Amino acid sequence: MLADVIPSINEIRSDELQGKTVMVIDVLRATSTITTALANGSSGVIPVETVCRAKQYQSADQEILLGGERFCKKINGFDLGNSPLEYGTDIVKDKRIVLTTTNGTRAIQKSIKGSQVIAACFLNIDACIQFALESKKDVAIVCSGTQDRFSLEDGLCAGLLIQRLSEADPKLVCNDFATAMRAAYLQMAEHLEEVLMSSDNGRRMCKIGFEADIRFCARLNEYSVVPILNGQMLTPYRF
Ligand SMILES: O=C(O)[C@H](CS(=O)(=O)O)OP(=O)(O)O
Ligand SMILES: [Mg+2]
Repeated sequence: MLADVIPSINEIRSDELQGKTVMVIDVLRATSTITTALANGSSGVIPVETVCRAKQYQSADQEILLGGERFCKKINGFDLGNSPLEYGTDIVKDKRIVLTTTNGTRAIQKSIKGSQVIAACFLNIDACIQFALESKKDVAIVCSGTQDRFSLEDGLCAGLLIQRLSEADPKLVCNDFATAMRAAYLQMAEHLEEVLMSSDNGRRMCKIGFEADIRFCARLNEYSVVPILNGQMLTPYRF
């Protein structure tokens, strides 16, 4: 099996995703939020790039919830922000959600050439591994990053995915960035929460009061659900 890690949205080459299982990571916070929403009973999350597009969905169907952020904050007129802690069962059960965020939902949109596109994070890491192994396809792991640049939290999650894939397949072949992220993860694994808190995004989010989000997003295997893109919508695949 081949498994490459792509450092940021900027470096996605659509033709290199074809035929692969594409795992899109945005630990802080889009893919953590999507995973939480589906684990808590949402029937689907539609990732869109713009606020305007999100509002069009709700105009057509008043039952849809709008979620997302700009500059980390809930968007005016939206039902929810981009904190996984807002997406509890009482709010999202049986609801469809349209989500727009600065990085993660864009990365998902840019990955649609993949044969199967799934949303990965620390919260659902083993379920994602099981999904990839059962798919028996080569893997591309997309780090959403921040504003087209690499983010450590996404790289470390990619490193853990590579570590788990190589445990399952000792002949796994990776690109150089994947090898580097695996080494980085192994070096920092014992202090994951602290590393996330002191990352660029972690420090920024702590300053504006999202410390609890970071601690939550650092948890491993909280859920066994894999968000999988079916047409426009991410729907839950459960193990
Ligand atoms: O709100 C978030 O978690 C971030 C905001 S920012 O772009 O890092 O300021 O968005 P995301 O798309 O989830 O990375
Ligand atoms: Mg992010």
